[in-house]
Amino acid sequence: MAPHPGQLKPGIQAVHIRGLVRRFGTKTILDGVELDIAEGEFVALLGKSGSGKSTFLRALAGLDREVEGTGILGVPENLSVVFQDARLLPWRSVIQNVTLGLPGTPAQDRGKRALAEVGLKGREDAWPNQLSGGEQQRVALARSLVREPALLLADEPFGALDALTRLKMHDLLRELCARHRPAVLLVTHDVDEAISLADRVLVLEEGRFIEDLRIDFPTRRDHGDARFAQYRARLLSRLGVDVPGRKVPKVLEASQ
Ligand SMILES: Nc1ncnc2c1ncn2[C@@H]1O[C@H](COP(=O)(O)OP(=O)(O)OP(=O)(O)O)[C@@H](O)[C@H]1O
Repeated sequence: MAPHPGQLKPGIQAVHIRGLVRRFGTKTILDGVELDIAEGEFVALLGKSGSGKSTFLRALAGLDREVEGTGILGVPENLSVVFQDARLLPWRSVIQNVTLGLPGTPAQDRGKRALAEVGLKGREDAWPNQLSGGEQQRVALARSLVREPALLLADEPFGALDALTRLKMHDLLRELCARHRPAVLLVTHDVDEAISLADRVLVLEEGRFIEDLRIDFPTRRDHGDARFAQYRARLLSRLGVDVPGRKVPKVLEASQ
């Protein structure tokens, strides 16, 4: 019997989706999407602007009540969502933002530990407007992870950050995921970000995944390494465009 929402094969799957459809008026944005994500697996989702990435993430997050059919067969109830903007409550302190809705006194300890993990030890009593954009995103990550989610959904979480801060956030997210092992679905425009972080990279086009690429590195993921360049070339060609502002290296121009 097919599993129902919230009923997942233990120890195997975090996400189980078959035939997910979403239409807006006469436009079909998701056209029978299929996806499995294993527990602890990190999946990145690329696609042109308007291809439906956020629509897909919102459907998984349970933020879209109008998703048609029974496509979402299994998604853990214990999931967290991180958006491009940190969405902190400005009238609550950093620790209050992190622990909001968590019961009891241990919440304070858990919140403090989570803040220490994201490098914000000592900033518990600061107000959100006293933090930089990168620091606010760290708080958003702490707020998500303190709930020990089985699934972390992230919609361009680093899209508004400068390049250097973004690289630091990649290291942080990699470290946090290695420690907490949530399944992750990361929506991004950044091909290098996807290759740097994910176990698999999907490309969404015309309502379906046209690519499901397993990223496999024997050692560190070095942006300059030949394997990284091969993954980048493949994904850029599946996207059908060069990512704005990014120059395709000569070696790839030859191979495309
Ligand atoms: N509530 C809505 N009503 C009508 N159309 C919508 C709605 N939400 C999204 N759309 C349309 O669905 C399509 C997919 O939007 P979505 O935001 O999922 O794309 P995306 O891939 O995340 O884009 P981007 O990369 O630019 O953020 C777009 O054409 C958008 O205009």
